Amino acid sequence: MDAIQNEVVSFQHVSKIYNTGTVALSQFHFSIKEGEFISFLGPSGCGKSTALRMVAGLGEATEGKVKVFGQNPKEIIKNTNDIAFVFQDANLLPWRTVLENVLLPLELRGADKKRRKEDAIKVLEMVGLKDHLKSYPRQLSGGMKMRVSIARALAAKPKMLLMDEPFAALDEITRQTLQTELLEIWKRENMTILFVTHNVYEAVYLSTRIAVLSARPGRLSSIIDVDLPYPRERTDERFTEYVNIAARSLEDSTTRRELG
Ligand SMILES: Nc1ncnc2c1ncn2[C@@H]1O[C@H](COP(=O)(O)OP(=O)(O)OP(=O)(O)O)[C@@H](O)[C@H]1O
Repeated sequence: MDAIQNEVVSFQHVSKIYNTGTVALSQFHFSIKEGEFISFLGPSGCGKSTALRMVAGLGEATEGKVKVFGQNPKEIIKNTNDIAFVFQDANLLPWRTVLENVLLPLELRGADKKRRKEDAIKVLEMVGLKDHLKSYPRQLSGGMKMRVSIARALAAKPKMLLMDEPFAALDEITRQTLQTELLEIWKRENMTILFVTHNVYEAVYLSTRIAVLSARPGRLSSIIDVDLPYPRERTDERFTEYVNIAARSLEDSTTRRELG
């Protein structure tokens, strides 16, 4: 057994070269423990999504290994509900109501009918949408659609949530509200979250640790332990200090690539 106790994800010297020849990740080595909120922070195109997708069993490493709960991610996805994915686009089915969208993954898993409706309503309550069960996606704002997408991911009670820039398309106020709500859910549900962003404020507000990736090929450039209590205060002096540290790390990771 090479798995460290309560290690949820491990990237073991992972490289990824797409068949176009693009080196998206190079010797990426990093692990995530149960209950952490990890952000991958890096410039556009540095391989953040590539790394996240591998955790969801989407795409193989060219070199090295990705393990989730000590196993091949594809096996975990196939056999359990332990991992759920939230994308930047809410990806809702327009012909299904809010409730029906959230029910979809539960139907596909074949859960008991009465139970799955109860579970879906519970998560929709959790994201503040219990008055919109019968609405259609076209009747919702961008923030509400993202809440549905988060509820759909939570419905199957995953142990780990993978989020690829989920708030990038939202206005600043909605983004901040959803960040706060996400943290409440993370705490309450005892989940592990892996979050991709290129926004330093978002990374500092949310994360227990930030993994900064350098520009292509994506390498682990630095790790920032954000030692601030939750809920975090965006105007706090120490918050600003961490934002500066993260911004500097991001800048360094880009400069290093230019020099190299
Ligand atoms: N399926 C693919 N085939 C070929 N190249 C790809 C594929 N997917 C991603 N890439 C390339 O790999 C590199 C890393 O992409 P990736 O989407 O992982 O980066 P990212 O850091 O998430 O970027 P962004 O912040 O812009 O979303 C990019 O140069 C991208 O063009």
